[in-house]
Amino acid sequence: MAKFEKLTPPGEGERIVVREGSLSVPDRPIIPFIEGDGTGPDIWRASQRVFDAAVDKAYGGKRKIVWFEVYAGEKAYHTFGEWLPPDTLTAFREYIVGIKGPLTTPVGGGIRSLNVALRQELDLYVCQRPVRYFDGVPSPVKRPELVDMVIFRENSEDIYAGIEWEEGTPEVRTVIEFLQNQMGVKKIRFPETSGIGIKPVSRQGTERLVRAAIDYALKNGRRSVTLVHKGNIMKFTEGAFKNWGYELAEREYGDRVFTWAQYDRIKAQSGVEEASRVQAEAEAAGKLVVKDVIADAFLQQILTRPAEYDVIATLNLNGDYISDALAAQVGGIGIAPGANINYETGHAVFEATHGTAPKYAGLDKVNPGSVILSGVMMLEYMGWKEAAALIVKAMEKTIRERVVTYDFARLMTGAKEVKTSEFATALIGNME
Ligand SMILES: NC(=O)C1=CN([C@@H]2O[C@H](COP(=O)(O)OP(=O)(O)OC[C@H]3O[C@@H](n4cnc5c(N)ncnc54)[C@H](OP(=O)(O)O)[C@@H]3O)[C@@H](O)[C@H]2O)C=CC1
Ligand SMILES: O=C(O)CCC(=O)C(=O)O
Ligand SMILES: [Mg+2]
Repeated sequence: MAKFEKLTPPGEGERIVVREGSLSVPDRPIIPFIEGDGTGPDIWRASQRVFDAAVDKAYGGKRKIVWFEVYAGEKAYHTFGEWLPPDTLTAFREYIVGIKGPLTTPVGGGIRSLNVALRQELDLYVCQRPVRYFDGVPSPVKRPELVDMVIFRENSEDIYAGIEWEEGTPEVRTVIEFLQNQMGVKKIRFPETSGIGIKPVSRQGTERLVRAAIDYALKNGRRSVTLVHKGNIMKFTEGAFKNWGYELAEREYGDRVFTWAQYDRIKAQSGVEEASRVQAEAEAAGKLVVKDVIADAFLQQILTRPAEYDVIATLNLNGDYISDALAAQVGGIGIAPGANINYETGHAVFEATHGTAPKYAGLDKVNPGSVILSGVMMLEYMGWKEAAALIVKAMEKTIRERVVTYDFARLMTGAKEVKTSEFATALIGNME
């Protein structure tokens, strides 16, 4: 039993454990949650009611989540004088599966991202964000239903690791001098007034991410995995990500995949027609296609040809941008769920793609859909598929009935705008 410094875990319930690589989930699992900053409390209150109602309805009282509140962000700071108390990490480690609301990160100074810190501390190396269209949701594109992608974003390294030094400090001067004097770097345009950031991208980090994406694609009968990178410019980080991804796919998955690296080799040896023939044959045989695209081209093609993309494997920063861009295509960040997962240990913390939306804090206004659908991912991860399906069906029905929060209502005709809490009530009423 883990030692908590200031928190007391619930007196009832049991731990989820990992046995022989699989989760073993008791009927009354203890699940730690962080309410979140800004709109987090409004959203969490609504979401928790939906999760409890779905579990109760699906299992007739036989199963129940025992919630354990843990703290991070402003509530943690005001309660314990710490932004990320050690007890919070202990709880997520101990109970394996957890869920969180958004946490504030100040821009240009102040604390480093608590979200990133949680992912790094718990080594949750996959940020998995499915993007699908719900019928009736207002969208800025003509065919939003063509978007059906699952983003696998590397979650532990890249420029997002936050290794950087501020302009004018002795540290940045040391780094710049090292780069200029030891490494022969001549390209820093304004060395006297530069801040410097470092972008670590490793073979190990890439391989575990791409492996998770391919495993997911094979298990779920998806057509392709696309490695999205900016490898033409950043050759040894983003370019290496692409090369390592292809190498891993061919080495570990052999005959089950066909890669564009293979295509290029066949083309060089036997011509484009032969390469196209082999690819067509591989696709007809149901092999998973592993391909790649440069990130800027990808961002225009998801608007012009979204049906060509399926599972996406990408680096941390690209994945951040891509998540919001794709969420917008299917109606916005109000229904964009996600999960941070370590597929090797089983640890997972589920969270929405959006942030704290601070201007709406305390107004009971924003869409709780992203956290609710993150909870759906959590229930599926736990194997509680019936409860998950109840929520998804209720979400589909409620949106079809045009009962929606402000974000959708402002773009729909004939919608009934409801508050965060009322949307949850409508969902619960539509569970059948
Ligand atoms: N994982 C996390 O905890 C994350 C935390 N953050 C943090 O959140 C803070 C605010 O970030 P910001 O860049 O403003 O991004 P946000 O995602 O918080 O908000 C941007 C805009 O998105 C819309 N939006 C966000 N959430 C919802 C929702 N639930 N329902 C409907 N619309 C929503 C609103 O649009 P509109 O104005 O059009 O109504 C809002 O103004 C920052 O401190 C940032 O670091 C950001 C992302 C992730
Ligand atoms: O940590 C943050 O404040 C922002 C994180 C973010 O935007 C994301 O993970 O999508
Ligand atoms: Mg983001």
